[in-house]
Amino acid sequence: MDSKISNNDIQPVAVLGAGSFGTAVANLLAVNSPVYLYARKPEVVEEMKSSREHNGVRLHERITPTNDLQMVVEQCTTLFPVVPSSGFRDLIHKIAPMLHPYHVLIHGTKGLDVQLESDIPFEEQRITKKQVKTMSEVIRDETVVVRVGALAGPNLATELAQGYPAATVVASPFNEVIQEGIRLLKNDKFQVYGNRDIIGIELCGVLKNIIAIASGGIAGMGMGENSRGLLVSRGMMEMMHIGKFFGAEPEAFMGLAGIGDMVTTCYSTYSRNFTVGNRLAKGESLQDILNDMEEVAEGVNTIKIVKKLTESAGLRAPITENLYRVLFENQPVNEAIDTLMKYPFNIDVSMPDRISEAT
Ligand SMILES: NC(=O)C1=CN([C@@H]2O[C@H](COP(=O)(O)OP(=O)(O)OC[C@H]3O[C@@H](n4cnc5c(N)ncnc54)[C@H](O)[C@@H]3O)[C@@H](O)[C@H]2O)C=CC1
Ligand SMILES: O=C(CO)COP(=O)(O)O
Repeated sequence: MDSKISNNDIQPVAVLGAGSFGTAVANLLAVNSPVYLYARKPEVVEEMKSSREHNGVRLHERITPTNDLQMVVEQCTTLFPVVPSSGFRDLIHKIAPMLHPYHVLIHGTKGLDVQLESDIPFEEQRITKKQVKTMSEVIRDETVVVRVGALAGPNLATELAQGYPAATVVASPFNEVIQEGIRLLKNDKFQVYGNRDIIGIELCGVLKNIIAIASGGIAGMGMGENSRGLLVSRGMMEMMHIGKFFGAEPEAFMGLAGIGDMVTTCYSTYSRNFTVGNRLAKGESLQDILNDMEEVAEGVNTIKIVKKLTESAGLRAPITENLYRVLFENQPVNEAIDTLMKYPFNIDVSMPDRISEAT
């Protein structure tokens, strides 16, 4: 059994998942509260306890590493699940019997969940929107928790670890969840904005990863900044178009979690998604890149899901479709760019209710 935080302390909070971002979120939370940082592997917990570091990042003294999920869920009312989307439903399913309606869950995962309806391989299936869920929808599916929130914004874990000023968005339909996120996360170097459009904010974080892979590709081909400006603006229209299909409001994409995170991720070599595109453009295979990346690049899986979904829904998503061919059908990056340059639609920006015309 792991040690508990003393009852004399103020109410502890928990981060579930000790990857790069989970660790960064735990360090932010620890400025204001005692924090449990849950890792599933006992040896990782032991290493964190003895070195007081994780993956080269110093752990705040108020962080208690643990792999006792039951204890964490009993001790904390507010939990921050921050695991990759591929493990998210499993984790939530595991804690579901321990959760009560008084819990608050604010996740930081920038990926989608897809539930297949048969054993046919993913590649051969048609998928519909009802099979694709954001992480807040997974929490609502699997648990009795109602007060759900999402954390998204330009939050590269490497830069957070360096203590540079930054900000995030806490999104939830419930004002009390937003206020809880602000109370727990805000400090002198970290600003927190609220947004009621949780689906919109989740989709900003999810979809910008696609554009970040494309941006890494353009940088890797050495095609200059005009082409990147073109990609970022057309990419934003594509994100808004797909977002609208999910029920997101267009305004979400104009804020910190939308354009803010898009700029950060599309221009930073710290971004794993940017790095995937960059290395592909320089001639490496996707398999080789993924084999030697220790951290998750969610965009790779997101492209697969979004391409399938837009195809079956008849939505236009030219950047996603062409990137899919580069990643999974060995199309050279320069051919994808040629195709996009000949794309026939040429409306710049239309009114929000007519966004589909501009993609
Ligand atoms: N790293 C970053 O700069 C940012 C990452 N994110 C998002 O946060 C999520 C997590 O990313 P990272 O922490 O960077 O990933 P990572 O690849 O650094 O680490 C993932 C961690 O999750 C753990 N994990 C996976 N499945 C689990 C499960 N079922 N139960 C418990 N632990 C599990 C792994 O053991 C690993 O420690 C992703 O969706 C990512 O897009 C969001 C903002 C910034
Ligand atoms: O979402 C991020 C920064 O806000 C992190 O992006 P990557 O997952 O591409 O590293």
